[in-house]
Amino acid sequence: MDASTLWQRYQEWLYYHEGLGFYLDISRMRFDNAFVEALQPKFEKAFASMAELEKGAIANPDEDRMVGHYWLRNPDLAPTPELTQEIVSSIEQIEVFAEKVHTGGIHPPKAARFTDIISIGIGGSALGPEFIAEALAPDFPPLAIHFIDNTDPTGIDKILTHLRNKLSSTLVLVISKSGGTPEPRNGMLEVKKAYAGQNLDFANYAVAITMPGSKLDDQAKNENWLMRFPMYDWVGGRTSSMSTVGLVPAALQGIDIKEMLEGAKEMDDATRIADIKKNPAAMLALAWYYAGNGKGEKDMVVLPYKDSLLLFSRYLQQLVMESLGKEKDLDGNIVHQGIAVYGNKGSTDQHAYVQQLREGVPNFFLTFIEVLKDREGASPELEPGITSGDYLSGFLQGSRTALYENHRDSITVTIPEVNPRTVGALIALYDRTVGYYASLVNINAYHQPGVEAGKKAAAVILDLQTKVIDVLQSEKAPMTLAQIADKAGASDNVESIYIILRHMSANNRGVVMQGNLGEPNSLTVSMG
Ligand SMILES: O=P(O)(O)OC[C@H]1O[C@](O)(CO)[C@@H](O)[C@@H]1O
Repeated sequence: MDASTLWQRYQEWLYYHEGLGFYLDISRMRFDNAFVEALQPKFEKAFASMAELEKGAIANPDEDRMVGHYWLRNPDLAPTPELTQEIVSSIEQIEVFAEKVHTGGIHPPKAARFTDIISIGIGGSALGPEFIAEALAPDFPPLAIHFIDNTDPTGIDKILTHLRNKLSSTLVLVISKSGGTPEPRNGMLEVKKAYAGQNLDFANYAVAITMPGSKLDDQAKNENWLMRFPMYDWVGGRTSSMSTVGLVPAALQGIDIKEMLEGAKEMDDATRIADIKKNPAAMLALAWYYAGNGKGEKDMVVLPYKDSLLLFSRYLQQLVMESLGKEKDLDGNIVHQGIAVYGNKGSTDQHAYVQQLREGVPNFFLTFIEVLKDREGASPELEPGITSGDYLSGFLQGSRTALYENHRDSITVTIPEVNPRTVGALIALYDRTVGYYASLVNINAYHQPGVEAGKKAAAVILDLQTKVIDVLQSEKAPMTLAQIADKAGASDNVESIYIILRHMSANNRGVVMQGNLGEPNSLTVSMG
């Protein structure tokens, strides 16, 4: 296409939302009108299912759950007055709590104010809060947040060491929808021990964000923790940023949660319109479908040209891949769906993997995220008429053009600035796009059976470790791996036993391995 035809196409497909100052450009995806027409029936179905979902249909059939994240930003949409009231009052509860923490109305026993937060959670209970903190926390927040989002002992130590002189003024958020995920449980237990080690009563510092009646909720209730916030069964972890999961940490950091909810609501309104060209989420879903042929044949590279949006691609990675990466469609056919997502930020990544994007395997499409406002206040000119922000903008445009000329398609999302409203809107845009795309390819976007399988397999290994320890403790003489496996009733699992023992031995857990470490069959093992 020549420049003037492309300019026509740009204008024909440009979406603009006045209230949000938001633009979407899908002109650099090479679909034609016939493709749009062919997808129209699938879109009609997608719009109809989305309307049902918003009315409270069991849109997650495997787990027999409603899918209600849209109600969080427009409680009047909730299917019952009780739910509406519950959402409204939990937002009020969050605001009151944050205000009291900020003003010292709620304070730790040995200090006038809380100064820091340790937020413990994983997956959807970490990625949203992390993204929001990175994007929106003020430079000098009322409370500084630190995340434990894994069961890595070194990661936990790093946070605890950093805060060792501040634990007495550090609030702990334990975030787990199910309240039974091992990683946050472990983090919580270790942090609790650290508080006990400083003679601090953990209950005075701890806040639980979880489903009422979960293990975590019971513990928080029995131990009389400082506060408990409810998480709902009808909100999935990866769409929970606008629930207590995302709002409690955000409010504590001084982020305007009402604005975030408002931005999301405006985007939700815009993405409810049953007309592809007037609906930015439908346009995005169309572009994704085109890029990957409805089968995820191309990866999605997300490149925000703004440091504060760095974690958006990691956040989207869970949202998109946990939602769309499915073995079976809704009719039970094996389909192996999904779209792989990766990215960091521009222009930084232009000096990393963009070389391959330009010239290497053409197995991706790009999403550029452009932020119009460079910074607060004026920028110095680095050359006559040119600022650092002009460079950033020029690099984005340059990459978009160079890639397109080399037959690499891209989408460009433009927001006026990074603020609570636009971040809320971005989150809402992708929530909806994932929902539409799932409908186009006929899958359930709201369950995660693959993750459950991984969790079960890990539990089997930990169970095996307990058996192996029993065997080693009851048998004093050194044994081969095969003998241990036999006695543990796991003869078909020698390899797992070897890996367990090697890990224990490396951590001075009393396991003594003798023999040639490079030849596992030569080893004998005993408890020292
Ligand atoms: O909030 P929870 O229940 O601890 O779960 C954490 C994460 O684990 C998953 O269930 C599976 O990875 C995610 O969907 C979820 O965000």
